[in-house]
Amino acid sequence: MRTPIIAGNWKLHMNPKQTTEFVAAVKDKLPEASKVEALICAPAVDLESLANAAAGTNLRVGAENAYFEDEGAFTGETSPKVLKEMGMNYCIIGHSERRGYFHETDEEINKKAKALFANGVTPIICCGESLETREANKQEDWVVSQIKAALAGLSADQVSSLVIAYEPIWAIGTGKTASSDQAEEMCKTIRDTVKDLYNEETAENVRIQYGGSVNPGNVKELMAKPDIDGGLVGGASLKPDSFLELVNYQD
Ligand SMILES: O=C(CO)COP(=O)(O)O
Repeated sequence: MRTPIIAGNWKLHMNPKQTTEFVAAVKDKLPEASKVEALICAPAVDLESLANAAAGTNLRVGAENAYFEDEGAFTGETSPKVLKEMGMNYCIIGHSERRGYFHETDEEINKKAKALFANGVTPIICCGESLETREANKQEDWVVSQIKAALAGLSADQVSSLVIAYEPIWAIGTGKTASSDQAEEMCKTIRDTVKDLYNEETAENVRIQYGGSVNPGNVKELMAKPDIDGGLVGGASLKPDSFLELVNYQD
């Protein structure tokens, strides 16, 4: 059985003080980690506060990006080794905003996945098509190619343990959610791709999130789909009440 994973991606929001206050507001109302993993991925400048506030609670913690080298002359980058030292459980890589605004390539995302594994941090690998690609009905080819590139050279055990987030770009921050059927269709395609690349067991183990305007009103319907194991949530993860409604969607 795959444990559902609902993650907030705070993007470039929140400061260390707000981070501490947020965790204080949610920490006693989180689900058991064996029932639903509740995760916050925060900006690098907030991670120390996040780790300190979340210690001893059911909240899992993560970063929004990392570099593929542990150290060196790479001004402005974040070390995966230090993320591990700080207690990070997860790190998002390949978010469409990083691919779009910061020109990250599939090859870099693959290197980042390997660097995170080398340090014992679990990657959340994002994929998803633009509106233009969907309108041309090329979304499956697009996403399958992103997944193949991101997973290149990873072992079946590694892929079993990681998280893939399907986030159609046209549904991010737009209030326009993919229908639960559209989301399920692509998450199933991703699982089938993992099965083709690896084996049935790996495909059954890998957890696949949907992201794009997930909110307390649509989370239940999305989570009811057989191939959707979680949500990667931007805007609706920024307020404690809304985050709690999301992670406690089963209640
Ligand atoms: O990009 C997202 C999460 O990574 C989705 O953002 P929204 O939930 O704000 O649409």
